[in-house]
Amino acid sequence: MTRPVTPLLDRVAGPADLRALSDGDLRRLSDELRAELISAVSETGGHLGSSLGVVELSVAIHAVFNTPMDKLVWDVGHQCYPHKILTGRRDRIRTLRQKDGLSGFTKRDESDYDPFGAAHSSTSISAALGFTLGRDMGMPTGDAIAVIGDGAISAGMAYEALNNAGAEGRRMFVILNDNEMSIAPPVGAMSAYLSRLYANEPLAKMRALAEGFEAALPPPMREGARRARQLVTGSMGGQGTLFEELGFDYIGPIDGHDLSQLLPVLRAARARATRPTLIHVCTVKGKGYAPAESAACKYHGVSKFDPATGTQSKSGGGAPSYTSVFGKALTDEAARDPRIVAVTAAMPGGTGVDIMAERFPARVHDVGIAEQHAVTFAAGMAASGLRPFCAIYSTFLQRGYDQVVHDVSLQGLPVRFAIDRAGLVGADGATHAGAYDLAYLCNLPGFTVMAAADEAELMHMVATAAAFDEGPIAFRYPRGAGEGIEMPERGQILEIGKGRIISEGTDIAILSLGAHLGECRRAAAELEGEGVSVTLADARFAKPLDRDLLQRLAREHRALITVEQGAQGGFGAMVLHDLAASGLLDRGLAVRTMTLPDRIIPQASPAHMYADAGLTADSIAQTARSILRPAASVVSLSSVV
Ligand SMILES: Cc1ncc(C[n+]2csc(CCOP(=O)(O)OP(=O)(O)O)c2C)c(N)n1
Ligand SMILES: CC(=O)[C@@H](O)[C@H](O)COP(=O)(O)O
Ligand SMILES: [Mg+2]
Repeated sequence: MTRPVTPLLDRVAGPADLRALSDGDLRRLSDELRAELISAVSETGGHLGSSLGVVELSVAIHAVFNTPMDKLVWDVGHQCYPHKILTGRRDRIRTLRQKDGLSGFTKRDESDYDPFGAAHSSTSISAALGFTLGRDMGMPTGDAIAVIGDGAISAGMAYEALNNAGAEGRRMFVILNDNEMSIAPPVGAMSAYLSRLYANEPLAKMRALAEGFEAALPPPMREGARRARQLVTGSMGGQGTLFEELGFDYIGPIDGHDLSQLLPVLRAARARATRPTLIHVCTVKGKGYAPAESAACKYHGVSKFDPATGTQSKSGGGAPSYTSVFGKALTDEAARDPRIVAVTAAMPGGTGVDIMAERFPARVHDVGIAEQHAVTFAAGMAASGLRPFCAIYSTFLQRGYDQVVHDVSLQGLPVRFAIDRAGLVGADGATHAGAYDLAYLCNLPGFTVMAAADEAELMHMVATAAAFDEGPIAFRYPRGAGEGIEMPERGQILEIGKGRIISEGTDIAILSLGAHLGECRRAAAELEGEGVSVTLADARFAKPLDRDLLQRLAREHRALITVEQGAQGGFGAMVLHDLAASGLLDRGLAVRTMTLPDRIIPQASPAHMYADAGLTADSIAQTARSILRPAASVVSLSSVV
């Protein structure tokens, strides 16, 4: 793979080197940085579009502010690749999102230039305000700069932070990176508002002029000038911006790719700001790379690609993704039942509800990055008699957990949760792991929790959820392709709380929940080859448990192993509670619950991550051996005394 020629970038070991360059060199450096970014991500895949959009912004921030003493907090952090290249990690940028490589998001333990980790959106202003308070109380920290996108600022948490920062009145910077894109085109009133701000160019120019004049005044006169400017812009129909009403100074909108605007504005803001200051920067997602700029998705998330053409490498062997199976099954159910509606939090494509939207656009609602609202919005729909499917990745549903408890579970409302990306997800790493939904849902009274073992099971679960009105119901399934099995024309409605026997044995029972059934099949085959007779069962339901099945497995076998793609405290815990309560542990039944371990599993391929987690066919078989032939699998005592 040819590498770009980057004479200026080669001289930048860190931001201090940036600050020694002329503005003209900084412009040339930005071009080199963009070329390096395209080259690197063409080899690794990742979040190219958003990173391309902040090349100049990254150069300008590090050139003007005294990072790492000044704390630069990227929101989501998926756009941090130029920042990582500029802050001493260029040599590792081609390890991005790989096992033992650089994280695809900012990470505190990766660099002093990453003062705060990210990946879940809309946290940057809160964190930056925290650093600001630390500075004001004498902690060794300089200014705080939050860079937040127009998508991320649609989340409630961002307003909580703006509200507090505006009231605190402490000097801090919020750079709003407005590229008029989320993952999909942005939605919501805020997005429309920002576009109006951007469109109101003459007013913006007049405001910028007035601000320049104000800034030149001695501090005591500035407040008066600011009020006068607000009166003037107000009389021209340009009320103070929302941000000014919240106590921020507002600067912008400015062109986020033009260093001749960015540098002086950031320098002036840094020199003069006395209050929270929001700088509205307009950028283009995918900027400077034609295949990205022209793509509808702006190359938000790409696999490896040919930099000459932008053509991405295909992944997967042809089996349909769980996401597409869900989207199609939901659309078919929606065609049969007009009460079915869908809600997504800014991820119509990622969740597959865009498939339904093609056919029933009025029944699919994208609420922006607003999982808390999405859940309670769906609860309201359910209370009205509709049948809402709330489609949210496992990890992002964490953001709406209190709404799940308070608005859905306690009221017993029949919201259907389609939980995609359950289990380990690969390159996005620990922040995106769908590790906890079994634990955080199975403890909720009245919740029904299912897990699909394959894509046919997923179809059955969609049909089951569509018909189920007895309370909240969730079904989970993993990222990526299914097993490539034959799928039914339509999913069958499952009997609630009933699992299924896959194969009968007599020695040991493996009770699988969800998509690890394939690994369990391979473990059972390995054990059968050693003369161990295995019963393999698919629980289908983590709640309510199939008590008849549990009792039968417990009575007819010497040992029971549960397997799930989730952290401790989920399915296995529920099984243990039940076995203990029914006295089935009193007769010496050996039980092992195989879950994700109680530690963070860093990014790698899902297969590597499950191996790291000890959740492979071999480890399942080894667990069985350790129960059935303890002597054979443990060093004998005589050899150690
Ligand atoms: C809480 C949460 N929900 C959803 C996501 C998935 N997500 C990642 S980036 C993104 C869009 C961000 O848009 P914006 O802030 O405008 O950044 P841009 O990609 O445009 O640079 C979304 C929805 C997330 N990271 N966190
Ligand atoms: C940055 C972010 O949070 C999303 O873009 C996420 O990476 C999407 O995950 P999938 O690639 O699994 O849809
Ligand atoms: Mg955006």
